[in-house]
Amino acid sequence: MEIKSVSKIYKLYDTNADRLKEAIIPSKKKRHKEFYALNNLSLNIHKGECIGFLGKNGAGKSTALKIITGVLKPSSGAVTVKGKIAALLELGAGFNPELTGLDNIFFNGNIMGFSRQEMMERLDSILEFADIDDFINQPVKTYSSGMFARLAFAVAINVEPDILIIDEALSVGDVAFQTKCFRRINEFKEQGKTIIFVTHSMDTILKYCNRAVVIHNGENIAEGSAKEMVDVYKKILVNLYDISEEMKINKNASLSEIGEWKNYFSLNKTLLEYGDKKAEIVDFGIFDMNECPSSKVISDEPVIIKMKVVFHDRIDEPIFAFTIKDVKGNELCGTNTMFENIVTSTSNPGEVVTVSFTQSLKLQSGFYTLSLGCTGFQNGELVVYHRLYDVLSFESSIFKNIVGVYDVESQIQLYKSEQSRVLT
Ligand SMILES: Nc1ncnc2c1ncn2[C@@H]1O[C@H](COP(=O)(O)OP(=O)(O)OP(=O)(O)O)[C@@H](O)[C@H]1O
Repeated sequence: MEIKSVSKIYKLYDTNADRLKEAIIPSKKKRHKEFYALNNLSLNIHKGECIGFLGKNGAGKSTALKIITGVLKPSSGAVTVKGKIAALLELGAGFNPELTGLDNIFFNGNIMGFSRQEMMERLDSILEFADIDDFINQPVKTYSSGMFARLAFAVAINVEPDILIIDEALSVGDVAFQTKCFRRINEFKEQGKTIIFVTHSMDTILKYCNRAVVIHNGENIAEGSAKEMVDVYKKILVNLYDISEEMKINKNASLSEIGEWKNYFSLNKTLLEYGDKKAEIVDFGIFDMNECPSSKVISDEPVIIKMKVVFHDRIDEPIFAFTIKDVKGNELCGTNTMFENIVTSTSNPGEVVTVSFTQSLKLQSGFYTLSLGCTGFQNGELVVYHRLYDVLSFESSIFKNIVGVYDVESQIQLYKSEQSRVLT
C-alpha cells in the first residue's frame, strides 16, 4: 500500500454565518481558516507487515485510516491499495446503527463485496466469535462499545481481508475477548496478511508491530522499529521531541533546562502527604536512561526514579525510599537506602540531596503509582520527615506475555532422554 503526499484540509469557520456567507455570496474574500488534519503524509506499507500508528489525540491517525479505507477523500495526494481491506474503525464505519446486528453482518458483507449467500456460509463462524447471544437481533445502536467491537471484529476476520485495520476498537473489549482477538491477529500475521494498528497502547505496538510510524500534527514525523517509535512517542507526550532538529530526538535537553521534573507528570491531587518536613521532598520523577522524564515505562529497560530532598534541619543518616503500588493500592515492590546499605551521612539545613534509584522494573503491563519517602531514626525511633503516597501514576509496558505481576526472568532448559534409559 502506498500513501503518497496525502493532505486533508478542513475549512474552519468562526461562525455559521461566515460559512453561509461564503457559500452564497460570490466573493474572493475567504471567511474560513484552513486546518491541515493531514499534511503531506507519505508512507509505504509492505505486504505482510504489522505496522502501528502512534500519535497523540488529534494527531491525524483516524483521518489517515479513513482515507486509506476510502471513507474519506483526501484534499490532495493519493492512496494506492493492493488487496481487500477490512477495517475495525472506532466509530464503526460500515455498520448501520439502526439495523440489527444480524442485518449488519449482511450489510457489512455487502460493502466488502460478498453476496448474502456468501455471508450465510460465514454466519455461524461470525456468531460464534462475536458471542453476543440474543443481542444479535437488536439494533446495533443499543450495543455497548464492547459488544459492538465483538461483532465488528467477528465480521472483519471472516471476510478474508488482505489488510486488517484496527483502530483502538479492541481496547473496549473485555480481557477474554481481547485475548481471543490477539490470537486471531497472530494467525493473520502468520498467514502473511498486513495489519495496521492505531492505538495509544504502547504495549500493543511493542508486542505485535514490526514497525511503527509516529504521526504528529498531521505529519509522519518518524518511522522505524516499534521500540524506537515508542521512545519518540514518549518524548512527544512530555513535549521533549524536537521536530525542528532534523526530526531527531532531543537527547541533549538537560534536566536543568526542562525545569521541575514533577511538571512532566500527572500528579495525584489527592495524595496522602505527611511528616514533620525537617527534610522535604521538593521534586521527583521517573526517567529513562536518556534522562528524559517519562510516565511510560518500558519494563525491558532500566528506569531511574529520582527525588530531590531539601533539608531544613541537621539530620544524620536519612533514609530515602520508594514504593510501587498497583491501582488497587497493593504494594508490589520498593526499596530504600537502608535496605541497600547505602551510607547517606549527615545533611545540614539548606542542603539539597538528589537521590536516584536506577533499576529494572519488570512489571506486567498496566498502571501503577509511585510513593516516595524520607525517614530516619532518632533515639531509636523511626521518624517520618516527609512521605508522599501515590504521588504520581505511570504506565508500564512489557514486550513479552507474562503471568501475574512481574517478569520472573525464567531461564528455561530442556533435557531429553530415551524412555528406555529412564526405565532401566
Ligand atoms: N470534520 C472535521 N472538521 C474539522 N476538523 C476535523 C474534522 N475531523 C477531524 N478534524 C480534526 O483533525 C485532526 C485530526 O483528527 P483525527 O481524528 O484524525 O485524530 P486522531 O489522531 O485519530 O485522534 P484520536 O487519537 O483522538 O482519535 C483533529 O484536530 C480533529 O479535530
